[in-house]
Amino acid sequence: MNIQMLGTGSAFAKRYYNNNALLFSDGQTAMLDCGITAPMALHQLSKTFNDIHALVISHIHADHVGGMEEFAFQMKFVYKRSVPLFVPAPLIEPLWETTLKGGLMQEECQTLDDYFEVRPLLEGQSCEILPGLAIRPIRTKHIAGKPSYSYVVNDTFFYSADMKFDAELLHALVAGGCQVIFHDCQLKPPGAVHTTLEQLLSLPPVLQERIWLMHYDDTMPDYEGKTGAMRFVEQHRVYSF
Ligand SMILES: Nc1ccn([C@@H]2O[C@@H]3COP(=O)(O)O[C@H]3[C@H]2O)c(=O)n1
Ligand SMILES: [Zn+2]
Ligand SMILES: [Zn+2]
Repeated sequence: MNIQMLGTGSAFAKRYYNNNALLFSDGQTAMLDCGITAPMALHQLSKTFNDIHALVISHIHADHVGGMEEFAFQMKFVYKRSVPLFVPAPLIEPLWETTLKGGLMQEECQTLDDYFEVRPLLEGQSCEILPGLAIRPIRTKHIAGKPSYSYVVNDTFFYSADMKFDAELLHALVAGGCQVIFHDCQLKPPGAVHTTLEQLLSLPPVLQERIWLMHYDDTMPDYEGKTGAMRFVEQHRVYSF
C-alpha cells in the first residue's frame, strides 16, 4: 500500500494544509478525508477529483470534510459519475443534514445518495474499498458527543485521524500485527481533543519506532529532533508500507 498526504497540518495550520491522505492500490486511488484545502492540494499534485475512485471519511470537522461540497458538485456536474463514499454508519445522517445539505440540496438532488454511492461502514468490520485495500473503522475518542473514527488499513497500518491519546489501543494494535502508525500530534499541551507529543513520547521506543506524526501545527520545524524515535510525515511524499 502506498500513501501520500495531501496535507499534514492541524485544523488551523497555514503551512501544511489539512490532514488528508491519498491511498494507492492496484492502480486506483482512495481519498481519506476531504478537508477545506483538499481541492487545492489535489490541484498542486496535478490531480482532479476525477482521479479518485473512493472517498473515506473519519469525522465531521471542516479540515476532514470541508472539501466535500466541491467534490460532490464536480463529480455530479463536471465528471458525471458517482464515487463510492465509505462512511461509518452513524456519520451518514449528520454528514448530510448538518454539513452538506445546505450547499448541495436542490430540486433534483435531495439526498447524499444523489451525489455519492454511499457505503456504510460498521465498526470493527473490514471493508475492501479498492482492490487490495481493506479498511476497518475503530471508533476513537476525539470530541465528547461527536462520533469519530480511526482506520486500520490492510491489518498492518493504523491511521488515527483525530483522536485523544489511547496507549492501550496503540499497544493492542502493535500486538495484533500493526507495523506502522500515522498519528495526529498536537505539539503543545494541553491535548483537549488530540494526542500531544508529550503523551506519545511516554510510549516505549518499540512503539515510537512505528509512529509517524501528522496533523501538526505550523511550529513543526521547532520540534525536529525532539520527537524521540518518531518521525514527521511530510506533505506530498509517497510512503510505501
Ligand atoms: N471542543 C473542541 C472542539 C474543537 N477544538 C479545536 O477545533 C479544531 C477542529 O478540528 P480538529 O482538527 O478536530 O482540531 C480541533 C481543535 O483544534 C477544540 O480545541 N476543542
Ligand atoms: Zn482535524
Ligand atoms: Zn477533528
